[in-house]
Amino acid sequence: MASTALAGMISKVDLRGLEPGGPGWAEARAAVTASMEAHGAVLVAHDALGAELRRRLFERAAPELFAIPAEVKRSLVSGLIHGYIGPRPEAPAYESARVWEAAVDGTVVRDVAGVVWPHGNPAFSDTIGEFAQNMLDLQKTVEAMILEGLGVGREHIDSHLRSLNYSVRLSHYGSLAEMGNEMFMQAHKDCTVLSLLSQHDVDGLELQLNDGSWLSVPAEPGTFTVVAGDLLTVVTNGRVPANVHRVRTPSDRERFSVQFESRPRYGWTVRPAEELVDEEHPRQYSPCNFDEYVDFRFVGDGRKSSDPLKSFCGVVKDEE
Ligand SMILES: O=C(O)CCC(=O)C(=O)O
Ligand SMILES: [Fe+2]
Repeated sequence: MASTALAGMISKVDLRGLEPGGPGWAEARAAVTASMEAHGAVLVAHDALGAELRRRLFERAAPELFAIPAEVKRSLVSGLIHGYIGPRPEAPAYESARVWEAAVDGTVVRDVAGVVWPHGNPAFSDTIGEFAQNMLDLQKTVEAMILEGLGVGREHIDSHLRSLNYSVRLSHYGSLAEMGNEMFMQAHKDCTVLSLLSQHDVDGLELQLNDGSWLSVPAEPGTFTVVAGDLLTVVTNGRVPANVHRVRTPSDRERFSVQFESRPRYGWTVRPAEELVDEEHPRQYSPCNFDEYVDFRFVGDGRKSSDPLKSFCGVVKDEE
């Protein structure tokens, strides 16, 4: 197992060819868990997005999706393709679409393109389906590694994995001239459990480390950035912080990225794993209903809070 520390702080761990419990697994698990506990992020090397699939995803599927007429994109608010975010005054050339969702039972929906293209688009559906299937395996591996590394038992890891939904999110940013400002996306935490992110060609992703400094992640094929979202903080009883990250690039070229995200299933209530609550680690979060939290954070009073997760379900709320 190869594990190196980028900028002396965040680990990059090679997960290629590793099997649970096999050679190198324990070492990789320790490196992944330590980086997640310290920074809420780790970089992993993996072949889930090989050169040929990568080309199909970023040079065909993503440009085709963002090239559809604006009114069709705006209508993509429900169904298999949904969650479209269009240009806004603060990000005039940014678009993002969640293009697939399902797989609680590991199945992949392949007919996503029928929603957008009247006659379908088999190449698009196959590309998204293949990517999702590969990423599902990697995502489950990383998530199990983190929980196992923290001491959560197999039974609870399995029930946690069964409680998740997964989705693919494609994002497109115009050039610096079109965006108008090199801060393409402001610093934020994701509301996911875990996001695995890959940048195409143009760098820009920056992760905040636990000393407050920013680490710029190179856009390297074969490397995924694993970022903890708010809900992993709940599951781990605060042991894994949600990573703060942003996108900043002075590039004069358009930029594409893809994220494979895990979130609790609709209506699901997430609670800290029992193994992570004891005398030394008192309970930090009350049970958190995901949908209610998302409403609170993005539409409700949580918008005014510097720590919406804590305001919503923190056991101690008075330190803000
Ligand atoms: O495009 C990227 O590299 C990161 C995007 C991101 O952080 C997000 O969409 O939440
Ligand atoms: Fe993000």
